[in-house]
Amino acid sequence: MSLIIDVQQVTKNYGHNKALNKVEFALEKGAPVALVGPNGAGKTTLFSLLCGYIQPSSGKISILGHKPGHAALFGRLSALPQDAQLDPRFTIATQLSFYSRLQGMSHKLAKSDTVRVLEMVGLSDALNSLPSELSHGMRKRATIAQALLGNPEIVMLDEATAGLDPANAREIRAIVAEHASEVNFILSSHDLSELERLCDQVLYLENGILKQHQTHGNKEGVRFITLRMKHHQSDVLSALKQIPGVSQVDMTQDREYLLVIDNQHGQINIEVDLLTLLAKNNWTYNQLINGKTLENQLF
Ligand SMILES: Nc1ncnc2c1ncn2[C@@H]1O[C@H](COP(=O)(O)OP(=O)(O)OP(=O)(O)O)[C@@H](O)[C@H]1O
Repeated sequence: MSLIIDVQQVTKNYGHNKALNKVEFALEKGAPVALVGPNGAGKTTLFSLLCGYIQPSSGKISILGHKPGHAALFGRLSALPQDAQLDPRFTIATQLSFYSRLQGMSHKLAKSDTVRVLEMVGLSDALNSLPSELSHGMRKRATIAQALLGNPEIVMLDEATAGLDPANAREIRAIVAEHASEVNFILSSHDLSELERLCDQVLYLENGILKQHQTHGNKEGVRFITLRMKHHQSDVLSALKQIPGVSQVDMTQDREYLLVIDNQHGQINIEVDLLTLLAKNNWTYNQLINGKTLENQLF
C-alpha cells in the first residue's frame, strides 16, 4: 500500500473556533479525491495544513512520508488556491517560465515545462497571450497549468470550478480525469454532485468534522449505472435501493442517480430489473448509462 497522505487526529483551532476537529484519513496513490463540504466547513484550512502553510493545534500529518512544508516535499506537491490570479502585465509563457525558474529549473527547462503544462490543459495556443486576452475558463486552466509545473505527485485544487459556467467546469474536470494516472489530484468543492462523478473517494467535511470517507472505488466486482429520470419522482430512490444486487444508490444531482452494483455473486442482470421497475411504475427515464460518469459519455 502506498500512502500519499496520512492525517491523524488533526485539530485546528482559531481562538475558540474549531476549524477542524480530530480529522483522520489516509489516502493512497490513485484516482482523484474529493474534499467536499459547505462554506466554512474547513476545506481551505485542511489544504493549508497539508501544504504546511499553517500548523495543526494537535494531531499529525504525513505527506509522502514527510511533515508538511518539509524541504523534501519541494516540487512534489503543489496547491492552487481558490483565488489564484495571473499577473495582468505578463504573457502566460512569461509567468509560467518565471514560476518554473523559481522551482530551480534552468531557462531551457522552464521554457519546455511551460509548453508541456499548457498542452496538458489544452492551452498551447495561449502561450504568448496576456491574461486579458483569455476567457475566464482559459485563465483558470492557465492557473491549473501553473500548479502542474515541475511534475508534482500531488496537486490540490481548491474550488477549481467555482464561478465557471457548466461547459468550462466540465473542461476542468476533463483535464483532471485525463491526467489522473500521472498526478494524484485532490479537489475541493462545496458541490458533492460535481465531484462524485469524477472522484472515487470523497472526504466530506462539516463544521470541521470529517463526516464521511466514502470509497466507491473502481474495485473488481463493483460496477456503476447512471440513471437520469425524465421527471422528478419522490420514491424512486428508495425503489432503486430495493433492486437485488444494488448495494448503494446516490442522487448525484436532481433526477440523476448513481447505482453501485455489487457483482460479487456472479453476473446479475440489474438492467432488466431496473427497466421492469421503471415500466411498472410508469416512470420515464432520459438516459441510462453503463458506467459512473454520465458526463464523460457526452464528450
Ligand atoms: N485565519 C483564520 N482566522 C480565524 N478563523 C478562521 C481563519 N481561517 C478560517 N477560519 C474559520 O475556520 C472555519 C473553516 O474555514 P475554511 O476557510 O477552512 O472553510 P472552507 O470549507 O474552506 O470554506 P469556504 O468554502 O467558504 O472557502 C470557518 O469558521 C472560518 O471562519
